[in-house]
Amino acid sequence: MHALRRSSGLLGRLQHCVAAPCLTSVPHSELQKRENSASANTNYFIKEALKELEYPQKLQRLLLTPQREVLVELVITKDNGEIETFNAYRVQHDDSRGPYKGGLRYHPKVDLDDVRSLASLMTWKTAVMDIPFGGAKGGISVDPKLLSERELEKLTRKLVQAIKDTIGPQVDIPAPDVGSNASVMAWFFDEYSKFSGFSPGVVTGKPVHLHGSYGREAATGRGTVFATREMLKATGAGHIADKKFVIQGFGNVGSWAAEIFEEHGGKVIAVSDAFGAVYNENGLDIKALRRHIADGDLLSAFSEGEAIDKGTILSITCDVLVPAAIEGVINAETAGQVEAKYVVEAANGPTTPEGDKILRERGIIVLPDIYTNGGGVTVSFFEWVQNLQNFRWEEEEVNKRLDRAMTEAFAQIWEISRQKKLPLRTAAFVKALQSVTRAHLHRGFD
Ligand SMILES: NC(=O)C1=CN([C@@H]2O[C@H](COP(=O)(O)OP(=O)(O)OC[C@H]3O[C@@H](n4cnc5c(N)ncnc54)[C@H](O)[C@@H]3O)[C@@H](O)[C@H]2O)C=CC1
Ligand SMILES: O=C(O)CCC(=O)C(=O)O
Repeated sequence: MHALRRSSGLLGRLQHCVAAPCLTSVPHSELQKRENSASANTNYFIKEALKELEYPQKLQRLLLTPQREVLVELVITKDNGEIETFNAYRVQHDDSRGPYKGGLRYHPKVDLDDVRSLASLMTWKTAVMDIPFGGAKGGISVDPKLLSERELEKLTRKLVQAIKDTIGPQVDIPAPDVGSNASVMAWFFDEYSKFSGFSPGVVTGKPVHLHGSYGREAATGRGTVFATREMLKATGAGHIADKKFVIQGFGNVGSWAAEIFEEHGGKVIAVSDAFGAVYNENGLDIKALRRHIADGDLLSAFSEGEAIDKGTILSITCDVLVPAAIEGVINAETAGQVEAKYVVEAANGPTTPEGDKILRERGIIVLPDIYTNGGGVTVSFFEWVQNLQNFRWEEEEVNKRLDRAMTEAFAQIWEISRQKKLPLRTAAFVKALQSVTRAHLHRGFD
């Protein structure tokens, strides 16, 4: 912000705002009380970075507050003829840098607070990655495993009918997240196109044969590997090739990250999912494990590894621990058990403020979510660009551009971290806050 003030004086537009003192740190006991609120956790991290920037209070409020929250009730007739209702949400956090962008989560625990937190993370992620989007997130409170494919399709089409006036290729562009996938995106695109004409750019993460992009499915995992490579290099720890990895979550992000770590010569010694965990100290054969899961078998039944308690996954000794599942898993209770040198946050919000503090005190370096998993939305941006151009890029081109984006974003975060002596998370938020603030001030408020 000091740079901004010097270069343009745009903050003058906010002169009616009384310059605020730095936000004070939230006391330890408060952190523990708030551990269950995802949005409070996200706001805590943002406020840590705001302390470095000394923005006026009103500007801080603008940056923290979502611009629009949509709550709808979806009703479907199930295959057995019964009626069922579901709560659905779309939170649009900030569009100062471009159309709102962010995934759709289908999970029984989705609620407004969750979606609010995830929408905010998207704003900072798109800014960290320097792609011209804002931040949003959506979700339906549903266990997709309990619905038939036909029911899931109906539910997705109902969601589009309910929110179609608040989304669009130049307004808000959803994508897959936990529990949703390319098929869900295909239904979404089809339903939206019934109202607005052919609109592949309304969602990303579509099937490749239906205006999707090569490389999007693997992009978040691949980006995680590029991010890890840069971090290991910068910290003098060497290469992926001689490192041991443990991964929590073996869905889209976790399984692709595992496969690509393995391709780079890394040893993935343990992985878990919602049902179990498997361990092999010599490294799991990830391609074989993915085939095993694709056949519908349990992770823990993989014969080339030892089934272990999934509750122990975070405490396995390794070089790099990759949470790639859900929020809040590294917290006041578990952070002390982590036996890794690095935590690479492929999931959104896997570490609570209390957990983060404990890792920091123990000298464990954390690569933050708003950078680490930014490969997904980066390739979503590439997909959107291809849709607007009615043109397809080769996978090699997509992956090369992804690599460049991850490398450049890391270099900038690393530089801020070094110059200001900040943890990587705070440095990433500083970079993102500066970029979003600059956009707001240049666009104006009236
Ligand atoms: N799909 C994407 O492109 C992106 C996803 N993310 C984030 O990455 C994380 C994972 O997302 P996806 O892989 O897409 O979801 P997914 O639905 O494909 O997979 C989630 C995985 O986590 C596992 N899981 C759930 N609860 C667990 C628990 N308690 N312990 C261990 N494993 C558990 C599930 O069994 C599954 O293997 C989420 O935080 C998501 O927001 C972030 C950026 C983009
Ligand atoms: O690909 C996208 O647009 C967003 C993916 C997402 O939801 C995320 O990065 O958390």
